Amino acid sequence: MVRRDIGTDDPRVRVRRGRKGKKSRRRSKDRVDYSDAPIGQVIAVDRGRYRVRLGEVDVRAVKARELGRHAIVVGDRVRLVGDLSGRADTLARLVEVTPRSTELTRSAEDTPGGREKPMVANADLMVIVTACADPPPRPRMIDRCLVAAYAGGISPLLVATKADLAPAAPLLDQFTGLGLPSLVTSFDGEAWEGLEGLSEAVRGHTCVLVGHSGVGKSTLTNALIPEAARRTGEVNAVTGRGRHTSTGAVALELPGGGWLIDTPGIRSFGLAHVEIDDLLAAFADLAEAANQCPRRCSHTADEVECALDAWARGDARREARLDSFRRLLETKLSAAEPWQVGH
Ligand SMILES: Nc1nc2c(ncn2[C@@H]2O[C@H](COP(=O)(O)OP(=O)(O)OP(=O)(O)O)[C@@H](O)[C@H]2O)c(=O)[nH]1
Ligand SMILES: [Zn+2]
Repeated sequence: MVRRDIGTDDPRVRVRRGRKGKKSRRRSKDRVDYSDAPIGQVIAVDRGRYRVRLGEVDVRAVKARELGRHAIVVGDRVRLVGDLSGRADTLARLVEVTPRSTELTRSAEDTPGGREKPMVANADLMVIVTACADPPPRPRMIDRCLVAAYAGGISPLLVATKADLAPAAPLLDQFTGLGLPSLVTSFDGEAWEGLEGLSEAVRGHTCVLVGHSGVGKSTLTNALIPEAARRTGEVNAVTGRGRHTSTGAVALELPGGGWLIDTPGIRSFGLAHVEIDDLLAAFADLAEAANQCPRRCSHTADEVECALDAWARGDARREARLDSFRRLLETKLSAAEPWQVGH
């Protein structure tokens, strides 16, 4: 384990004090080079404290002042300096956030202040959990998650739980046009069905788990990660509070490798920043056909010259796909984003 001395008298960490009345800008030659600092993954965030998995240890860290207001979220890969032992009462410094491969934002409605904020970084699989019954499925919410996933370059996986209560087909049929991978599970209190398939599907991935209250997310999490069951109810080592009092995301390690990022208290993802082209890009066949569209075509159903209509006409599979794409497009266009008003 590399240990670095970053006591306050270490010349590398000195921050020049700004001159009074003048905004001082640090010259690049004064900037500290952190490219040798080891990279860990943020697994929990709470009130300015970060828990970072670094090799085999969990390190607690605070954000270096030079990062300013840069948001650091669960899943971020970050460079650390300072005491990296992970021992109790030690605190490392988080000095750099590496570029994110993907990013999910919390919707404005879920954020105090009404602005979308990044919430999960670097997830590659979105596990959308929905019950076949009790509570009834909410397809519009699933659509909203799908927009966030497709536009963000994250593969979606639909998991239909509680198949013992109602058949999954009526729910899954609504998504066939998208070619959305899906799995069906049920748990009668003792025995599982479909758990093995799910466990394989998530292995090795950085998964973000979403779904509204009561659909069975905790039940699935506890089955996939037996350790999580024991941890629930325990006091959070980062925050000193119960896990369920926090609405922040938390990453739990999957036994076969990979991470399951739970997003308690998050109702949906923000779509304000989503670009139509990013959504379209997730549908390679449609994106290609759309090259024939007039400039600035919105691709919606009321767009008379949209080339997608000609592409789909007379082909049931293509028509289903176009309908599904347009449903997601409408989801994006109609998403209530209060802060956008006036833009
Ligand atoms: N019949 C049936 N009940 C299930 C199944 N999976 C979970 N449940 C029950 O559904 C209820 C809700 O499950 P949870 O796992 O707590 O749901 P959750 O999504 O974590 O809910 P929140 O914590 O509120 O977000 C519990 O009583 C579970 O025992 C299932 O496959 N079949
Ligand atoms: Zn078009």
